[in-house]
Parts: sequence; structure tokens; C-alpha cells
Amino acid sequence: MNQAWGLQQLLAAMVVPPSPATAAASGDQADGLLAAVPSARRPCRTIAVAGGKGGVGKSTVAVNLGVALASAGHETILLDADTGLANVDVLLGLSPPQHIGHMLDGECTLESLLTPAPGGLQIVPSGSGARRLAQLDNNQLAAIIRAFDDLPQPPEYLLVDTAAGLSDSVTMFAAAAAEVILVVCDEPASLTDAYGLAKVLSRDFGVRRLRMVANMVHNEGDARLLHQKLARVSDRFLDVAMEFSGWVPHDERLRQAIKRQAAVVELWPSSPSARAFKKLAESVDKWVEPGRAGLDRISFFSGREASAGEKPG
Ligand SMILES: Nc1ncnc2c1ncn2[C@@H]1O[C@H](COP(=O)(O)OP(=O)(O)OP(=O)(O)O)[C@@H](O)[C@H]1O
Repeated sequence: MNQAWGLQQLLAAMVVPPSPATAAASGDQADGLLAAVPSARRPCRTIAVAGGKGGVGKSTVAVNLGVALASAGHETILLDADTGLANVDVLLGLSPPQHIGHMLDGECTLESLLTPAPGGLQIVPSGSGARRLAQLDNNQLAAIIRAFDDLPQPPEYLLVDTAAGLSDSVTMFAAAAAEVILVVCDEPASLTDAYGLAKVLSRDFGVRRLRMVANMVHNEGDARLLHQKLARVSDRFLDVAMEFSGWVPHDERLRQAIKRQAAVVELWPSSPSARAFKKLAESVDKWVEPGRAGLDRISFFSGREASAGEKPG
């Protein structure tokens, strides 16, 4: 993007009149990627949940999508990659005795960190309030990603809940996943921060597709309008496809579930947000992953794939 473009210009460019035709076209594009693939034969699907801005609902989406996928019978692991201010365990009312810091210190394995969570989900907990976990260097971040190579059996899904901001932690974990969900809500700062993250991931990490999920919106029309605003600038200035991949309504039930430290998909399965998460899980299961060939960045399970490829016969 032209550096001369400031925040106000970016926001002005995002203001688009609602156009049913464009919205429909965008939907067609997203639907075109949702060709069904039998899940049983697929390798592990890795999906990072990011967003740039704090408080847009990244952890909420990651946790509820994880529980929805697991409840639908898909073996699913959720890595809490917000290493300094982890909250996946808190959101689910869990108190795991160890976290990723213990693994980095050589005190336990990644496998031993796997903590059972509702619906059959397993989480990999991280610590909260530990400064050294908030300041992991790139070698330590890479060690976390590589630790997944040593799991006896990769899960069907690995979800990665990333931190807010644009730190190396956020970009490395997001770029290490095959898919990135960008959680966006209808606030100017959410749009500009999501754009900033999209810019870094596409320019510096070669990410060519992002999947926007609108959170805390009133209806699908508002969600698609939000997508149009973001796609309008990313199509113009970035080399990345910004797909519309779903939406979650603003739902008081969800806030109540968070207060009770429970996943809304378990506590109130017929609430509007729970239904949205189940729909999102169904569509995620139909995504066709982009090819990984030619990736020179570190990615989840790539070491495993490489060593499998080296085996004779
Ligand atoms: N769909 C929703 N409806 C109502 N409230 C919501 C919804 N999604 C999120 N929230 C509210 O937003 C708060 C922040 O959500 P969450 O912690 O998931 O954001 P986050 O992006 O992970 O934040 P951070 O980057 O600070 O970790 C939640 O505690 C909840 O109160």
C-alpha cells in the first residue's frame, strides 16, 4: 500500500454503498471454495484465528468453533498462542497444571499438555501474566510449532488462537497455519487493524488467502457489508484474497456463557451465536485448503510431512 495513505484515507476507502449484487458475487466466490471433501482421508487442517485488534472475539470464536468441531466428531486441538495473556483455559473453566512455558523449559511434552475440554476438544494451554511468555523469541515460537510434529497422531483440526497486535508471535503462528480466519467487528479500529495484519501476512509471509468472519454483527447483511469494506481496500492494495467466510451475531447469551466459563455451543446450543458457530464449523469442514507446495516458512506439521516423504518405499 502507498505509505502516503493515512488512517482516515483508509477508512474513507472502506466506505462503500451496500450493493446486493456485489454481496451476492462475494458469496458465490466463498461458496465456490466450499466443495465437499471427505474429512476422514484428509491430513490435519490447521487454522489460525487472528484479527489484529484486541477484544474483537478471537478467543471466543476459536473456543466455540473448536467445541463445535469436536462435538461434531472431529478430533480437534486448540492451541492457545496468546502466550502472555492466555485465556482459552479461563473461557472453558479449566485449570491445567502446566502450560507451554513448562514445555519450553523441557519439563513436559506437548502431548502431556493436552487438556480435555468440553465436547471432546483438547486444548494446549499457555500461561497468563508471565512476562517471559509474552516475550518469546523466534526460536521459541518455532519450537512450539515444531513440537506438533512429535504428536503420535495429528488431530483432524488444529486451531490456533493468536494474540492481538502484529508481533512476531501473531504473524509466525498465523503464517504457520494453512488457513487464517480474520475476526472483524464493525468498528473502524477493527477494520484498520485487520487490514494491517492482512498487509503484513501477505507482503512478508506470502499468505494469499484470508477468511474473514464478522463478529458481533446484527445480521448477515451487515456482515457482508463489513466484508465489502475490507475487501475493497485489500483487493486494491494487497495481493491477498479476502474471502467472506461467515458471521456470528452479537448475542447476550454468549456473554453470559463467557461469564459462566462455558462454551455457548454447549451451554445454550440453540442460541443465535451457538447456531452460527455450528454453521461455521460445518462450512470449515468443507473448505478446500490451499496447496502448501513451495512454502519456505515454518508451518505446523511440515516436519512430519517432510520426514514421511523421506521414508523409503
Ligand atoms: N458474538 C458476540 N456477542 C456478544 N459479545 C461478544 C461476542 N463475541 C465476543 N463478545 C464479547 O467480547 C469480549 C472479548 O472477546 P474475546 O476475549 O474473544 O476477544 P479477543 O479478540 O480474543 O481479545 P484479546 O485479543 O484481548 O484476547 C468477550 O468477553 C465478550 O464479552
